[in-house]
Amino acid sequence: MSERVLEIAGLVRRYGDLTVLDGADLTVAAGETVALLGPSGSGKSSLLHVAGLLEKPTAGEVLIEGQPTSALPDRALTALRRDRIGFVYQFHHLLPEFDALRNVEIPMMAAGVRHDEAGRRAKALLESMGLGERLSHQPAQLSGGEKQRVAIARALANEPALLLADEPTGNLDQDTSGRVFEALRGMIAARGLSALVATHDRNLASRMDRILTIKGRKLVPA
Ligand SMILES: Nc1ncnc2c1ncn2[C@@H]1O[C@H](COP(=O)(O)OP(=O)(O)OP(=O)(O)O)[C@@H](O)[C@H]1O
Repeated sequence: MSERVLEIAGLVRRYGDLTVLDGADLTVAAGETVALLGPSGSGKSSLLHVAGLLEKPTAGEVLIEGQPTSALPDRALTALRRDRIGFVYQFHHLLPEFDALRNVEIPMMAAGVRHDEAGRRAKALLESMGLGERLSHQPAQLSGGEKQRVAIARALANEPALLLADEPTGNLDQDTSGRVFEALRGMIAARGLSALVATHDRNLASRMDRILTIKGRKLVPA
């Protein structure tokens, strides 16, 4: 495995006339956690979407575990995203008709994991997020913090190398936010994952290895 789990080189992202990122560079090493701090509208989500292969950059290259992605066909991008990258959003985006266990099983089954194995792994992940008593609860029956914990378990379902999180606790009150953030950090550390986490919260950001911000459309130390 490459020492550089994520590498972004010369990234440009434009929306029409608006240039959000222009020559942004970033390297995240294996096991390193990086916070992306910055005000609303500075381009954090745009950067995460490009890093997570959800959007194509206007120019520049994104490498995942050393593999350049700009020339990959959509099918290969989808497989890389599914197998190597976990994504946590500000809003949980759980499927409302399924219980917590099923929500975590689904990405594994999409990756071809057998149902019994997916069930075993999903249960273990939810237990390690403190949700052992909530396996058969549907999202509507869970608190905001619990829903976000399920979303974190789901992001880790396929044992990604890289976790990307966009304001993962932005929708929670301060106490819950701190606890969910610590749970997320614990999972990242236990698995030796690399992580890039966007947040408005300097206190949460300070718990990561490194803090970057977007200035002059580039990434710079905060
Ligand atoms: N699909 C799009 N089309 C046009 N403009 C966009 C699009 N996505 C983002 N933008 C613009 O790009 C800029 C950066 O947006 P982005 O969502 O990346 O910022 P952010 O730092 O993540 O903000 P927030 O913290 O509010 O999520 C904003 O001015 C936004 O309006």
